[in-house]
Amino acid sequence: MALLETGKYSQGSVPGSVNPDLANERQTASFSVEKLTAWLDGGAERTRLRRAVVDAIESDPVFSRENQYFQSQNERYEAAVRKAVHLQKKMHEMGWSEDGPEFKYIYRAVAGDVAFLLHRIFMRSISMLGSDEQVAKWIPLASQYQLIGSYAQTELGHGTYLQGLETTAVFDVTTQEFILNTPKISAMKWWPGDMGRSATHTVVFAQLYIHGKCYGIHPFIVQIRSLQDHSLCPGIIAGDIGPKMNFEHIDNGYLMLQSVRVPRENMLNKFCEVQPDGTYVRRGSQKINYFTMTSVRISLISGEAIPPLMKACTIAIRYSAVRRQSKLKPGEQEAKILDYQTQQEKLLPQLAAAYAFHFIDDYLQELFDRGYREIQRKNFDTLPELHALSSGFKALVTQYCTSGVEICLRACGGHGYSLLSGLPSLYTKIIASCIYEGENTVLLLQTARFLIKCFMAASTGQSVPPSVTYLAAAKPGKCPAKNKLDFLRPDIYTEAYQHAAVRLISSTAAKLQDLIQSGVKKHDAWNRCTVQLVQAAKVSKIYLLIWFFSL
Ligand SMILES: CCCCCCCCCCCCC/C=C/C(=O)SCCNC(=O)CCNC(=O)[C@H](O)C(C)(C)COP(=O)(O)OP(=O)(O)OC[C@H]1O[C@@H](n2cnc3c(N)ncnc32)[C@H](O)[C@@H]1OP(=O)(O)O
Ligand SMILES: Cc1cc2nc3c(=O)[nH]c(=O)nc-3n(C[C@H](O)[C@H](O)[C@H](O)COP(=O)(O)OP(=O)(O)OC[C@H]3O[C@@H](n4cnc5c(N)ncnc54)[C@H](O)[C@@H]3O)c2cc1C
Repeated sequence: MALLETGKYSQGSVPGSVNPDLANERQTASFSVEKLTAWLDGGAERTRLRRAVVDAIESDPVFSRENQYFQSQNERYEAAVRKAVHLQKKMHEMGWSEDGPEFKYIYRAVAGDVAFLLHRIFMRSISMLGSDEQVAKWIPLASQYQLIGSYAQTELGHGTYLQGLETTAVFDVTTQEFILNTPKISAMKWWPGDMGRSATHTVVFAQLYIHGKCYGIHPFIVQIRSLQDHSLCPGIIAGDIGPKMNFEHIDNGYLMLQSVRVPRENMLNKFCEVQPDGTYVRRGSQKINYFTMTSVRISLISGEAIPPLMKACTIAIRYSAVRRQSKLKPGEQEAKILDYQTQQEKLLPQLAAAYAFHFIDDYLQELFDRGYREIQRKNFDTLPELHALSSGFKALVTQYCTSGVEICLRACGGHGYSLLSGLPSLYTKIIASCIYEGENTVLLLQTARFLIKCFMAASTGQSVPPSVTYLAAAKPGKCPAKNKLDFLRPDIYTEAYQHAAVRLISSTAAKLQDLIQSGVKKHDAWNRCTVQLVQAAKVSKIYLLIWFFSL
């Protein structure tokens, strides 16, 4: 994550030589860049590994991005497929693995260029929701790219409201099959990545029906293209949804199913099963079929949100060290724009946020891994908290990083608006992370729902999950800060944010209760509080971020 590693841009000197202004900034740094880099990477050995991985990828001509801004969508896609195939060979040659420490660096180096991103989410769905037999059958095929997977949940008519999904899967007890259908145009799967041209299989989320009764959303593995000639299977209509703001290298597609039959064994059945006689068995939480999303919401923070902010900060701060514009002091040469207070006010908070998010990311992943181990032992107690944390932080981090990248772009003036600066594509890519894997407002409301429940529990002395024990803490007293400099003290600003979080949650809970007690229907009262609820959810996550950063 070394934000200040060498750069080559030169204003006013021989192209390619080290820019004197940049060299000067580095020489006057008040800290050791090498030591900070090692600390951020988790040790000197990890820095060595990261640099080795990045060098191996960046020096490989197949991964060159030289012409990417001059390619058509089709050329971007075909280049992405070539890179994805080459990456598998390179990983094999280099002895790299998707489970190794190097994968995070590989992902960050190539995620914006290679196809089959959703293939990994297809695999993750099977690993998390599939039985041991299903994992044993499908994961080896997927790992060897003997099939290409996708994740087909969103429909033309519904992305957020999963209970409203209209694709159906009816169990046929006589043939021991599920019959999948797209009953109407609004039920057409729309957006799934890799669906447009690449995927041979997909996990389809459909309403399960047995003997006329609906059991809700369940995941089904469906083959959509032939493994012989890649033609569409019978009953399958699929294609590309067309041009997008970014992700031109990914073939987001559409899918319609017309009486497509799959064997009973194709419903992912680790936690929910349909027995041969049609008996439905659920082992665990009603929402366990949403677990892939919970997992990806955590993964995408480190994979898709923080790196673009890091890159944008590096580009904009480096540019601000070498761009000279206007005179700060009459009679002197034009000033580095980094010397303007306004430029520092724009960029330095984004840099600070990149560091703060970097540290919270490890904490979230550790929380998730611990919760996942419990769920594998069929203990679902941590699921609600995991859902609330993953939703809240996915929303907060993607939203902040998107705004941060946009600020960095604008801080570079006209050159920031050039595709060749790298900033516009960082922005048009990261903004999607506020929408996919759960649109941010909706996720913040999920977090708020959990916070209100915990606040009410804490108010009656009941125990609450670890991440919200601050709600049960003694009511915050008068802020101990005596003057504005006190707010630079971690203990004081942490307490101030805790105070803000508790105040917002308690006042929103009170407003909700007053409305209901005044006779307003519960759903109306909730809707009338949603703006405040979103604020409360955001501030609660900012408090946790600051608390963790101050440790
Ligand atoms: C290493 C490589 C891996 C990948 C690395 C990076 C990733 C790369 C990403 C780049 C590509 C992008 C790909 C994008 C893919 C997608 O976008 S997939 C589709 C994503 N879609 C969504 O996220 C849908 C959002 N909507 C929902 O999740 C739900 O509809 C809802 C909003 C949560 C509402 O659900 P609903 O069933 O209506 O529940 P409610 O009535 O609101 O609540 C009932 C209770 O259920 C609890 N709950 C809800 N969701 C979960 C969950 N996920 N886990 C656990 N519990 C959940 C909720 O809290 C309620 O609980 P109670 O309050 O106790 O009743
Ligand atoms: C780049 C990209 C890749 C994607 N890849 C995939 C994929 O691989 N597989 C897949 O299945 N899907 C994928 N998606 C789809 C994505 O998951 C959905 O777009 C997302 O879940 C939002 O749903 P929607 O588009 O229907 O928007 P809507 O849900 O219609 O949201 C529109 C607006 O309504 C508001 N809204 C909705 N419900 C509520 C509520 N209850 N309270 C308050 N406000 C509300 C939202 O806040 C938002 O402002 C992808 C999307 C993008 C952009």
